[in-house]
Amino acid sequence: MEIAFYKYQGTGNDFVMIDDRSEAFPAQNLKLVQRLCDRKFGIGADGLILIRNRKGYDFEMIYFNADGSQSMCGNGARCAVAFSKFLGIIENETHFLAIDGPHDARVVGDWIELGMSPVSSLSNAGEDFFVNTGSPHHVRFVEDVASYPVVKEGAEIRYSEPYAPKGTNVNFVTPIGPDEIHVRTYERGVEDETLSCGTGVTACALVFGYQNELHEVKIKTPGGKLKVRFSENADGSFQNILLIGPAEQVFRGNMKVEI
Ligand SMILES: N[C@H](CCC[C@H](N)C(=O)O)C(=O)O
Repeated sequence: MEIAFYKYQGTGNDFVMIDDRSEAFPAQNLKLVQRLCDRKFGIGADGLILIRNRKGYDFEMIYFNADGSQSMCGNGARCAVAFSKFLGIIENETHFLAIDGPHDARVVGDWIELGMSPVSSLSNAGEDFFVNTGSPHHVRFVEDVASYPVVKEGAEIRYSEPYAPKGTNVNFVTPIGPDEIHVRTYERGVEDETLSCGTGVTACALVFGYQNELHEVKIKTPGGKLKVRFSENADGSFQNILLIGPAEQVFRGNMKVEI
């Protein structure tokens, strides 16, 4: 079968993207997903995203981590919105479906403003924090995230008993200004540090914002800069959460794949 493959990156989190409105892609073939995401034997990416039709929505995004597991992906959703505009499915506003439910988003120049699912609460996790922003995130504040052993410590937490068997993503944070944080992330399903993690920086921004009575946080990641805006309710929940950042098409090409 010949497929038109696209690659997008959102602050360095990169994705193989397929217009699968024909539903021809064998989504149950996780070996194929893994192969396509393999950085040596395939196209190479942190994840793979299918765009499909869905009644009542402009489109549905189906996200796979590089290991074939599924979850909500914030950077991937921003790229899915940019890809859907490129395909002519949407103009500059959209209402689409992802694994964690419906999302609204807006294209503003090269940036995408993505509405994230509401967050019911922040939890303590020992000395650290845990937040589910559509994907599970452990959040640890550290002295100097730039020199922190992210992969070693991240893997340890990801595979630790409290998170078994599904695991969690792990984010390390150092404040670098009154309303700015530096974040590095170990991502479940990639099993490595990624250059940024959208649901992860959202989790970190909510914790930092809560601690400092902020409603907008700037985030620096190894892959680029993002912004998170949100409102907090009296019961400690969060809503109107926006993940704001760029998304870019970096490659397209056709390839025959055995299915
Ligand atoms: N690895 C995550 C999903 C992708 C999250 C990340 N790429 C993002 O931008 O949110 C998980 O298994 O929960």
